[in-house]
This record gives sequence, structure tokens and C-alpha cells, in this order.
Amino acid sequence: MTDFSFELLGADGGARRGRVTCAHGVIQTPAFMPVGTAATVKAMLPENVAATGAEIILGNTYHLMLRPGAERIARLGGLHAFMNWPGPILTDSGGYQVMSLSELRKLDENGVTFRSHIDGSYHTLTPERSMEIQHQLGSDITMCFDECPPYPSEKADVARATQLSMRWAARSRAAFVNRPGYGLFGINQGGVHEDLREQSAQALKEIGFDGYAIGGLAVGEGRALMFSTLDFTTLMLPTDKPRYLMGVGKPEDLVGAVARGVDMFDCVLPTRSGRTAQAFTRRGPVNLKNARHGDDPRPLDDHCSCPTCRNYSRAYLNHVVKAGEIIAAMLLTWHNLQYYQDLMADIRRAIESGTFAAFEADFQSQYGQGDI
Ligand SMILES: Nc1nc2c(CCc3ccccc3)c3nc[nH]c3cc2c(=O)[nH]1
Ligand SMILES: [Zn+2]
Repeated sequence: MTDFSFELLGADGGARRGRVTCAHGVIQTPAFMPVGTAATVKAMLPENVAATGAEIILGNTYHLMLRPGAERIARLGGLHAFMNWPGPILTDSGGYQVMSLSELRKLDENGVTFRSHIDGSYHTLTPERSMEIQHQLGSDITMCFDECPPYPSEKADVARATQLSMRWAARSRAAFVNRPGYGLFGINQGGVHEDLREQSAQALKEIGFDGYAIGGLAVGEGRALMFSTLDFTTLMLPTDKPRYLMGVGKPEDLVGAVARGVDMFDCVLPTRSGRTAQAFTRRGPVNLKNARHGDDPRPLDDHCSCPTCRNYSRAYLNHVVKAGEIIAAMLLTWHNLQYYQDLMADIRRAIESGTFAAFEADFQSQYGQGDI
């Protein structure tokens, strides 16, 4: 079995071109990772997710421990077999979802105790339990158990959460089951504060991880603050390991974050938008509920090769959206995931050819134009 590895294949300014190798396959970076929270990328069959070009998908410790249960998935052969996704899977550690989804009962040095948002049952997550669950799921990339402070927060509370997360990172590392091809990522915290980000980066580098995520962002701070935080944070992280910006983001965010040295991204936007009639195009987002599409025979995006753009008109999409038909979620989700993967492929090609700056300028001039 090959070891977990990251190869830096090239760079163009701050943008990097790389390759992650893990147990279930290879991931070209910069990469966008579709979110498959409850063991499904919503409204998509796994083979169709792969057809968009996605090489790795995300799962969630929080959701899967509550339903159907990590032990049950392990008994059934692990998450790859259970959801019929043969490629790499990254799972989040659960703390972030507890804070955003459950009726939080208690957070202390040991971990978090909470009530399930599904049936009200009590559960406890600790760094050790989170590592055990991600091992039972069989994740190629396991995330450290951390606390992501809400935005805005007092700096003192961000410092408290950051220092706790670093102690939890050490406990996560100690509890992680080392296997060739399986990696553990640390999560850098510190809010928008350069000194706290530095403390966190130092602590994570001393422990040593296979990759470094940037947490604590995409929590409502806005693009300018996210970019200014990235301006100093990515430089604190090792250059020979992948950098994963959690929860990001819109197409403009991806391009700007790649320019600042980020290699991996996840966001619910393309899939969630697919279920709420929003489609991404190279000229910006389009709302298919809008009556102006009712007689429009054109495809969503005549540059797109997805089945939606090859076989359906905007008029048809407007109709099935307004009728609340299931196919609307299928077609728009597929297109949005294809759009995100095509954007990442264009970004990788631009870095390879040393034209990323021109690509970024061209993207910004086209994208903001609004739909034709
Ligand atoms: N563990 C963790 N997760 C975060 C997520 C969820 C990403 C995720 C991973 C896997 C599946 C779903 C979601 C964030 N989403 C937006 N901002 C985020 C910050 C953090 C964070 O600081 N720590
Ligand atoms: Zn399309």
C-alpha cells in the first residue's frame, strides 16, 4: 500500500499545483471536494459525482454517528462500500457540526456532550472518540477534533478555543490509528488574529500532520477579512503539505484563496444551491425561478459539457423548478458540481502554464457581469 503523500508539482505566484496520494486514489490539487454529509452527495448517484471530475468527497462524523451509527457502517464494510464511493473520502471531526446543529449541552477540556438534533439522545464527542469514529468509517483523510469559535467572538474566547483545539490536536494525533495511505490533518485556528494563528501553526507543526486545514473561517467574517487572514496564515503552514480551507466557498472565493496558497476546498454551496434553483455559470449565478427564463431555449451555459447543458433548455429548467419536480434538483446539482470541477480544472491548467494571474483577472471580469 502506498503511503499518504503530497507532491508539489509547481507554483505560479502564490498558487500551487499539487497531487495528494491516499489509500483510495489520487487527488489533483487545487481540488474542490463535494460534501456528502449523510453518506450521499444529495440528489446525485456516486458514479455521476465521479463523472463531474470530483476525485474526493466529504463525509461527516456528526451526522453518521447519530444515524446510522459508525459501528453499523464499520460492520457493513466501511463508508466507501456503504455509499458505493470507491475514491478518497475526507471526514470532518464533528465538533463544528455539534456547535452549529445540536442543542449543545456541555463543552469542557474532555470534549463536548450534546443532544442529537434527530431524536434528542445524548452523545459525547472527544478527540479519542472522533478518531475512533473516523477510523470505523474508513476515511482516507481524518480531521482533528477542534472547536471552531463563532464569528464575531471576543479575542480572549478565540484564544481559549484555539489553545483548547491545540491540546485536542495532540490528543487526536495520539489516538489516530496510523495506516499506510491514511492521513490525519491538523486544523489551524485563531480567528482573524495573526498572533493566534501563529501560535496555532507552531503548535500543529510541532505535533506534525499529513496536511494542515485552515479552520475558523467561512463563519460569516466576509470575503475581505477571510482573504486578509489567508494573506498571513498560509505562509505559516508547511509548503510541502496540503492546505485545506474548510467550508469555502463561492467561485470568487476559490480563485482568490488559490492565489493565496490554498490547495483543497469544500462547500455545500453547489449542492445546496442545486436544490434551491440557483445555477452557477461563468458569468455568475442564475436563479432559474425567474420568469425571464420561461421561454428561453438556450442551455444554462453553452461552455458546459454536463447532461443538463447538453440536453435541456433554461425554459425546461424553469418549468421543473416551478413545478417542484425532483429532476430539477438532479439537473441543477449535477450542473453546479460540473461547474465547480471545470473551474478547478481551469485553475490547475492556468497554474501549469504560468498564466494564473491572467486567469484570475479574466475570471473576475467575466464572473461579475451577471447573467445574459
Ligand atoms: N472541523 C472544522 N470544520 C469546519 C467546517 C466544516 C467543514 C466540513 C467538512 C466536512 C464535511 C462538511 C463540512 C467549516 N465550514 C465552514 N467553516 C468551517 C470551519 C470549520 C472548522 O474550523 N473546523
Ligand atoms: Zn452544465
